[in-house]
Amino acid sequence: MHNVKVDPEIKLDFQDVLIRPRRSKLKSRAEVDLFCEYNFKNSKKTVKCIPLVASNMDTIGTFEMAAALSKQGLMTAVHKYYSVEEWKSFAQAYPEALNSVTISSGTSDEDIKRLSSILQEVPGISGITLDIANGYQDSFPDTISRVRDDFPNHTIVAGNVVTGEVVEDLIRAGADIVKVGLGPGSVCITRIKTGVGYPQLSVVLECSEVAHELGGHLMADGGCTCPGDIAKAIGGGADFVMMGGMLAGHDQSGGELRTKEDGTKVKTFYGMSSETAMSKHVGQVASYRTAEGKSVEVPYRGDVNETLQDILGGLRSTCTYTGAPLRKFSFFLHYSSKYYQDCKEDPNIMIRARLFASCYAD
Ligand SMILES: NC(=O)C1=CN([C@@H]2O[C@H](COP(=O)(O)OP(=O)(O)OC[C@H]3O[C@@H](n4cnc5c(N)ncnc54)[C@H](O)[C@@H]3O)[C@@H](O)[C@H]2O)C=CC1
Ligand SMILES: O=c1[nH]c(=O)c2[nH+]cn([C@@H]3O[C@H](COP(=O)(O)O)[C@@H](O)[C@H]3O)c2[nH]1
Ligand SMILES: [K+]
Repeated sequence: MHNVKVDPEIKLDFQDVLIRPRRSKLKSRAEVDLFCEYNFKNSKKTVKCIPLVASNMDTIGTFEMAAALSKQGLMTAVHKYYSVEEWKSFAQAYPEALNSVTISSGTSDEDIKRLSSILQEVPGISGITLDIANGYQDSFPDTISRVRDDFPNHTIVAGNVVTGEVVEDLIRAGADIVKVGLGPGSVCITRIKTGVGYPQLSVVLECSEVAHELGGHLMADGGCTCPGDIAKAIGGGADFVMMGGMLAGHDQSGGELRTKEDGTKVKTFYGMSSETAMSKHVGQVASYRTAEGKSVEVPYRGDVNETLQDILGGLRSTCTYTGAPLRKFSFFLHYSSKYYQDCKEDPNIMIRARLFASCYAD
């Protein structure tokens, strides 16, 4: 018997809400301190940082990005394609940056072997990001437990998932921070190729509650297109926000730089499940699968430090409008101009939008 259930609750994305302003004692944006302190449940580490994280995509989580971001107090999930030798020279050149990086890994035996050998050679790396496209894989908690046993003092980020019950599984298995997001990314096509996904602000609202109840932390991954989206993710309960596209196209980003015929410069940026990424790292797209990411060209944007100033300036300003430090504002207005406009034009869209909210079969 095929029993379909539809969750009728409306789910929210960043563009469906605005943050409500409130009285503030702050006289200037300069008074706002964006550094936050965290005590991690399983690694027992205490960390003070600005809770923004460069994504572990090979065009974003580069050593160059890590060096630039660490200077400003931000974090980098370094991608999984650097060798032991490359890690050793990075550690020698930027020893202070090791505090603000995690090393990424998948879950295959080969991935874990590589992870272990790098951590053996460069023990100062502060954390590990265990990242798979589908964090619902049955064996994922076991892999996390294994890595936790081997590295009791490293902060472990694990993902991606989008629902509370699995957030709980991953934290109980040994993760400190659960990374959430399925298909919201700027170069994601997972929702198109598979029909699976979950609106990202609702993911954050629902999953942060579960994580925090257990003493764990949450990282919102994907879908932030501007500083305001980051503010909304943090306001919704995310302890950390991971950025891909917002950091693409800079000197510190990977990807090929190209000058177009009209003289403008562009850099390539692609999903880690795109044909480009698979050809680069695996040699080809395996016959049983399809790409779940796309490849784009983004305008070349120079030094990432200017973009960081824009992002951090926006967040400081959020704090002054809401009279609250980072992570302490949480009054959203659900207005969704796009959603209601659509509804006016077509009453059926209202129903379809509700159906979209969440649908599962058993
Ligand atoms: N947040 C999101 O919505 C999504 C994120 N992604 C990102 O893209 C990355 C790559 O995703 P996936 O390619 O789905 O792999 P994955 O990292 O989830 O890997 C799953 C398993 O398949 C293996 N594998 C991957 N590509 C293969 C290939 N071409 N041939 C044979 N085996 C292969 C891997 O070694 C691994 O054991 C993820 O790690 C994630 O960072 C991908 C899709 C969705
Ligand atoms: O469906 C996907 N196919 C892909 O090929 C892919 N590559 C990256 N990612 C995810 O997107 C996040 C970055 O998102 P933004 O660019 O929106 O910041 C990243 O941090 C990932 O979680 C992918 N998702
Ligand atoms: K990722």
